[in-house]
Amino acid sequence: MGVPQIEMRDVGLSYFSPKHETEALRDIRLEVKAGEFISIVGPSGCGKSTLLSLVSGMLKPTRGEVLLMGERVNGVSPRVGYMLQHDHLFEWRDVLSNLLVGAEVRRIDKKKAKEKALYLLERYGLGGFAHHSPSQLSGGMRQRVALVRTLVAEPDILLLDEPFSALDFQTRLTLADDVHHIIKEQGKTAILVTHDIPEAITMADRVLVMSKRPSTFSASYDIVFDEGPDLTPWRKREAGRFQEYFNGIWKELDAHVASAG
Ligand SMILES: Nc1ncnc2c1ncn2[C@@H]1O[C@H](COP(=O)(O)OP(=O)(O)OP(=O)(O)O)[C@@H](O)[C@H]1O
Repeated sequence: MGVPQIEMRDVGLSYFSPKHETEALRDIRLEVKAGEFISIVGPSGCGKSTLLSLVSGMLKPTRGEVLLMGERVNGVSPRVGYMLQHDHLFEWRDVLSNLLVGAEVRRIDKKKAKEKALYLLERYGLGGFAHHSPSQLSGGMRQRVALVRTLVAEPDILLLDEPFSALDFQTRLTLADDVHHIIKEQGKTAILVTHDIPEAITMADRVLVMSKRPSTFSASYDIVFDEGPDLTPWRKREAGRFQEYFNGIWKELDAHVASAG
């Protein structure tokens, strides 16, 4: 087996204040292969976003180490891109110019970035919107633009921190299909954090459940459907084993929430 794209070796993270230590994560062990899509679910406040910050290099582990492609993470990594709950598009810039912000900041070749941005807009059904302002787009379109903006920077790894949670249910379902398609087609490695168990199951190749704080992984589910690997997230909701996965993950999560109460 090759080197994992993401590896966490016995990672722990504590937040310190003058009087307090909050131990968020303990003994986190994780290996994610290139091109794999994993989802993480867990009780509120267990440390899911913290874990993503460790992978991106925004936080340094208190214990253990985080590696990307076998190299120890040491500061914010350009190999990692984020997709968040809010799109953070600049309203005073048009869509195309929003997509080039990263290139400007990182001083990437602007012409190349523009070509890539226009290609991705076209490829993912946004070709006619390059010169629209974000306020002219629907919530789902804005999130697709946000994903394209991340892709322009050509990261290997995408971290999705509840990217659908501000949207209405129908938009969520459609966007989940779109985002899944884009990430798989682009061959990116992805970690999705969500509170939505069906979303976790239908987007990912593997679902990891976290315990309450100090949090660690308490269960892992490989998601395989008899209907084949090419089902869209939407179709997976109707697939034979969906309910079985749902029940298992729900029970596991419920045990943590009950023991927290
Ligand atoms: N900067 C910080 N300083 C101190 N404590 C923090 C800080 N950031 C997070 N925490 C604490 O660490 C724990 C984990 O927070 P985190 O945001 O990673 O959890 P989460 O699982 O993503 O939460 P949610 O499910 O609510 O989105 C929480 O108890 C939180 O209060």
